[in-house]
Order: sequence, then structure tokens, then C-alpha cells
Amino acid sequence: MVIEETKIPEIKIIKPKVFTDNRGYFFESYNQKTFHALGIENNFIQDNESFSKKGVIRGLHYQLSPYAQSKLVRVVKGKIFDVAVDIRKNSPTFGQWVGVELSDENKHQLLIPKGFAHGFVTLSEYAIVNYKCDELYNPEADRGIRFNDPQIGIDWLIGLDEAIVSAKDNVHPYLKDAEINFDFGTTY
Ligand SMILES: Cc1cn([C@H]2C[C@H](O)[C@@H](COP(=O)(O)OP(=O)(O)O[C@H]3O[C@@H](C)C(=O)[C@@H](O)[C@H]3O)O2)c(=O)[nH]c1=O
Repeated sequence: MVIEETKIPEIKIIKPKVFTDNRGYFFESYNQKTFHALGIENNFIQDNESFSKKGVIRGLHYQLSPYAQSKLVRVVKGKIFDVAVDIRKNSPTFGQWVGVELSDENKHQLLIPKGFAHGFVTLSEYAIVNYKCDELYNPEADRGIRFNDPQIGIDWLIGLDEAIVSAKDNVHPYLKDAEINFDFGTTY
């Protein structure tokens, strides 16, 4: 397993060791001991899975503190462009985003810490996305930022006219108006 930093160093790409033979493949998608030894010491307590058609954008989502979630995202089938936006007030990279292609072929995972908003677009015919969270879902703390906020300026790699977006995600506030209660350096 190899861990790579992105241009926002707290966001990491995890590249697992894949064993291939004449039956197919095997890899450890999560091994607590290995992850902890490499400094990823989150206590993951919820697993989620979603199915999305091509052109679906989900996001940008986060939960308020003290329910903020770190996420470890991977793709079981298909290909997505996975995006994390730094929304920690006072962070040197506040408002900046990282986008990484995750697919069933590359088997890469994205580690998105607390303090970031998360979203993705499906680039393949469909995508099954699976992710671990280190806090439970809390609908009262659930918040969103508009995926097409011009201040953030995410390049979603598709024409936004074709994007399939939930009614909820279409009306989230822009970053400048979003309710955010965590700071750079906050201990969660
Ligand atoms: C996120 C979530 C949703 N739900 C329910 C609420 C709702 O009725 C239904 C669909 O919820 P949503 O529309 O919020 O699903 P979705 O848009 O897929 O939300 C997810 O998006 C990605 C980008 C994330 O980062 C996740 O944390 C999560 O916010 O599932 C749960 O029961 N548990 C959960 O953990």
C-alpha cells in the first residue's frame, strides 16, 4: 500500500497492493493495523454505498462539528471524479479543492479529513461508490455547499447542463454563505 499526498497535504490518495491471478484479483480495501501504522488512525464506524448513473453529481456535503466526518472513498464499479474542498476557516488552503479519479481499475482511495466538503461526479455508465466514515450520519448536522459555486470553481469534467443533481443539492448555499463551525487546527 502506498500513500500519496495531494496539493492539499491532508487529503491523501491510497493505492492498495493488488494481488492478481488466474481467478481474478484480491486486495485489502481496509486493514486497521496497516492504516494505523501508516498514520491514518481514524476510527471508521459507518460504511456507505451509493449507485449513481453517468453524469450524476452528489455534493458538496459535510457535517457540522462535533459530528464532522472523515471519509475514505473508493469505487467498487465504474469511474468517478472525487472532489474535496477545504472549508476550514483560517486554513491556508480555505476554498481550494482537490479532484482525483477513482475507479474499479485503479482501485485508488481518497482520504478526506474532517473540515472538508465532499462530492463526486460519475464518469462511467454508472458507478458504485463505497466509503467509510469516522462519525455516524446525523441529519441535523448535515450541510451542503453548491457544487457549482463560482468562488470554488470546480472543474467537474462534464457539461453542467447534463448533470443529474438532487433537488437538495441544487439549492445549497455558496461557500460565502455556508454555515461552518470548524476552524483550521480544531481538534474534533
Ligand atoms: C448520507 C446518509 C443519507 N441517508 C439517507 C438520507 C436520505 O433519505 C437518503 C439519501 O441521502 P443523500 O441525498 O444525502 O445522499 P448522498 O447525496 O449520496 O449523500 C452523500 O453524498 C456524498 C457526496 C457524501 O460525502 C456523503 O457523506 C453523503 O452526504 O439516504 C442515511 O440514512 N444515512 C446517511 O449516512
